[in-house]
Amino acid sequence: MSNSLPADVTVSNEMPAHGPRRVGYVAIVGRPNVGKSTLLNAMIGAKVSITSRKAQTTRHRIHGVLTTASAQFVFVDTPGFQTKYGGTLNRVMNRVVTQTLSDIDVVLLVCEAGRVTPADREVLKLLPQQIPVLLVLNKVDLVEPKEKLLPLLAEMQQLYPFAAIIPVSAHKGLQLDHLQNEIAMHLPWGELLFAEDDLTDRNERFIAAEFVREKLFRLLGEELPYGCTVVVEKYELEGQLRRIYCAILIDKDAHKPIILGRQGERIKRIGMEARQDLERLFSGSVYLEIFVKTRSGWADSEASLRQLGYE
Ligand SMILES: Nc1nc2c(ncn2[C@@H]2O[C@H](COP(=O)(O)OP(=O)(O)OP(=O)(O)O)[C@@H](O)[C@H]2O)c(=O)[nH]1
Repeated sequence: MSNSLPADVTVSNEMPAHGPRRVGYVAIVGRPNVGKSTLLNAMIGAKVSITSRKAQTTRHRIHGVLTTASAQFVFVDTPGFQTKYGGTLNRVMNRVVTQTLSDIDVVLLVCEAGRVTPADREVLKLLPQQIPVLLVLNKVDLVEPKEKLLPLLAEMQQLYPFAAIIPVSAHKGLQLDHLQNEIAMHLPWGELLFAEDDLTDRNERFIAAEFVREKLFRLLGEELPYGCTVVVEKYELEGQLRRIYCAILIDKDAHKPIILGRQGERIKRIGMEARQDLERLFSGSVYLEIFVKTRSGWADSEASLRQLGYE
């Protein structure tokens, strides 16, 4: 699958097409629900990270790769900061954020244009001083009139020496070409880190778990039990057919009926919608089976978290 930008978007007009390129790692940070996953998806033009209305849906580091005629952006999508729960899961997640920031070239701090909160200011404290930080004010489509942004821009400039402040709407695709140009300006010249058409460095197995997780979050919303996750137990390729066996892990048996729904209709719908998305992405048939399993206390055990890939 190609991630080429539309023809009217250029990243740098200093260099000829296919000459040396700007190449580097770009971290997307910010508190939950500001639109980090939506922004990543909008920029690379394919669905690799999950989005939902419920905060805290991204738990993994995901590298989405966008290669253009003049740059390669390797995006790192970090988990939102979580202050509500104090368990091991959240400690591990915050550690992942700080580790992620140690080997990247540019940080995008995403905030909501209409609502900068004390939690956003907390994130500022964790930013590495030596790396350029671009402030991305997302959801500008919700701010009317646009003059309302001015006091916020002035305030944010006082709070941190941002390399640039760029208002965007990830949802409507506004100002994303401008954002890409700004990011590219801060990347070093170099050899490509990924092949031209790489969509993500995560394998299909991981994407399958993400898609099931997205449906789970969307269909359960506020009912979603804390500590619930999805793992792929078996993944088989038979010609063009993919056979995928997933487990939804829950903390308590009592949560099972919530996931299954009345006469199993909820889990059926999760499976059907995830399968359709996967078939579209892979352009092939998918057989998807989902089980619900109880794994007591997993969210509070660091060993289990490592086993599930949360580093
Ligand atoms: N109006 C509007 N809504 C947006 C925009 N970008 C994202 N959203 C919505 O904001 C919500 C959260 O978006 P996500 O991309 O899941 O946010 P996130 O920061 O990745 O969230 P976590 O994974 O919890 O850290 C979703 O309902 C999006 O549709 C935007 O530009 N405008």
